[in-house]
Amino acid sequence: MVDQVRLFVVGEGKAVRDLHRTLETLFEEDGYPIALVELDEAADRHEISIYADAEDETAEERIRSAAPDTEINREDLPEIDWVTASLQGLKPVRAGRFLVHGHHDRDRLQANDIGIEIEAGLAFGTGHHGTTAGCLTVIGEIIRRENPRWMLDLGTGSAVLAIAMAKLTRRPVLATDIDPVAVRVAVENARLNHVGDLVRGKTAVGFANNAIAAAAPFDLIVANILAKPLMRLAPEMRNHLVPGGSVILSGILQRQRNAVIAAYVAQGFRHVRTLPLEGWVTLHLKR
Ligand SMILES: C[S@@+](CC[C@H](N)C(=O)[O-])C[C@H]1O[C@@H](n2cnc3c(N)ncnc32)[C@H](O)[C@@H]1O
Repeated sequence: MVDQVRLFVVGEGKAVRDLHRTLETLFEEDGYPIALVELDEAADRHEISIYADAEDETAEERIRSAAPDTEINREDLPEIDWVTASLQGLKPVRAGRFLVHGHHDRDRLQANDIGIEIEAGLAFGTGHHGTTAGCLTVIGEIIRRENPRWMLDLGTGSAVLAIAMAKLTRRPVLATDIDPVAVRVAVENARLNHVGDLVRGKTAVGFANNAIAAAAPFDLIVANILAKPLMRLAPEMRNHLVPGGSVILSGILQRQRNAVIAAYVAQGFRHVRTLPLEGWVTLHLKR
């Protein structure tokens, strides 16, 4: 049975990167995975793949509307595990001092790198997404300046950000996710990265778990979810943060930036920095 199709196009240079951003926006509501893979570094040639539901008859048309002169290829993917399929063989990602890599790239670590080993799996967060890379970069900067003691990674996915915070500070990090499968993966990844004693996983929707109330207030909260839930969570972010504490927010499109900042300013936050990456922004705000 075919339940998913890979629709893919090939392009070069700025044009293909712009098209990738356009398609991410176009398919944002569908939640389809979209991968940008380098085919030829010298020629700056990339392939964009969209993993769409097989019964979605509009997906190809929508790609055509964004790229009328580009050949669209189609591959049926019977019963495929898309996460594994789309991420296998991807290169390690560098963000600040962190190098997020798979098992096979352990030997790429250099002297000053902080390695985070994550295999493609059931939870989001291999570092290949601009939001994860943005959070990792800002985490490095804040931890250097602010020396946080109590930290929360809300929407932890693979635990990539919780592992980064634990490795840099050697202090406890609470890692929560709405998805119990992600929490299981998060705990396992923390153990593989030798911070299993520091990273505690809990299933929670937003702040709704007693473990969060018990660990609060935090000095640093990182939340890479989406703009709308982040705006809804602004009052609780404030209530769970020490005065002078920091939040790092991502999963926000460039055009949603001002609305998210406004929601947090209304709760007494101050905007410190915006880091744009691949059409997404990562925000640093302080209470
Ligand atoms: C974009 S992924 C981020 C994963 C990882 N933190 C990273 O930066 O790569 C968002 C994660 O947040 C979780 N999530 C979404 N809404 C949430 C909510 N309201 N409360 C807790 N977790 C949530 C999702 O299940 C998913 O694992």
